Amino acid sequence: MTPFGTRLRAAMDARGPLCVGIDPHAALLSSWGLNDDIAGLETFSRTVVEALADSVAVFKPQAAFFERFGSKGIAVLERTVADARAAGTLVVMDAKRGDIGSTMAAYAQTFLEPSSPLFSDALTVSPYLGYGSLEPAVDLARRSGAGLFVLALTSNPEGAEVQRAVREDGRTIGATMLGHLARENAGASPMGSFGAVVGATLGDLSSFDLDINGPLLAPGIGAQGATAADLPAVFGPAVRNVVPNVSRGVLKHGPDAAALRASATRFADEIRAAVSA
Ligand SMILES: O=C(O)c1cc(=O)[nH]c(=O)n1[C@@H]1O[C@H](COP(=O)(O)O)[C@@H](O)[C@H]1O
Repeated sequence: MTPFGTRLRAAMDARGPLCVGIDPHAALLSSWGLNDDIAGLETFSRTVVEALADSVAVFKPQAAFFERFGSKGIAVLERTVADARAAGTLVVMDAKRGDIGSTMAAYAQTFLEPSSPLFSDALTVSPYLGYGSLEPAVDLARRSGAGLFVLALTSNPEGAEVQRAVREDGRTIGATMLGHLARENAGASPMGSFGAVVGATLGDLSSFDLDINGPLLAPGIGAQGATAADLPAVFGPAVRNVVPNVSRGVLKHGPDAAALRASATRFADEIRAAVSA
């Protein structure tokens, strides 16, 4: 399979960089007039995919909202991934996995092995058992043409206590993760497959080297308070590699498909205007 970074760049060029999160919160199911059960989950996910699969570059299903229904919820997640991919939209599975290397290999098989029912174009992973513990996922992603998004500077205020902590060499933990990713992506063109998660909520990040030659997944626009207009000030020249994620900000406009599409188009237009300014 063509490497994820190449496929993502092509999708961003063709459709713009917006990633819509598929986060079936109980409160959203309720506001859509759906029950908080498997049938509601299924209708919610199918509606989002059908409404947006031909216009957005990336979907990011949040696994927790499916896992809370047990095996039936995971079956809906499998179908959501398959439907989105069949419709030509890239899928970043937001499962934030991270464990010792030998267990990480099993997580990697779950999400990054092409024959797996949950195979996704990319997976969010946590490096906080040590970046090296992610090696089995990096290796399998390289072999299968998938990608990773590594939590570097997360959008939530609590993340700073870990990610801004300063190591003995004077670098922060977050900057260290960005450095690892820059090495993974060295020499890749048009960009590498190993991305960082960097919140759009964080203000000026010019003290960090965001030039990792890979994508920067930027959650925080909409419900968490950031706006598309913030992106250039937060990311500087790296803004052209930013994949902004919006979940509740779009999803709250359902269940009407036209309203979902109109909201995604508004965010996409605002992002295009901000990035090209
Ligand atoms: O990895 C993520 O996607 C993620 C990282 C992060 O730092 N902050 C963050 O909000 N997210 C996810 O991005 C989505 C944001 O959702 P909204 O706040 O509703 O747009 C949720 O699925 C979060 O789990």
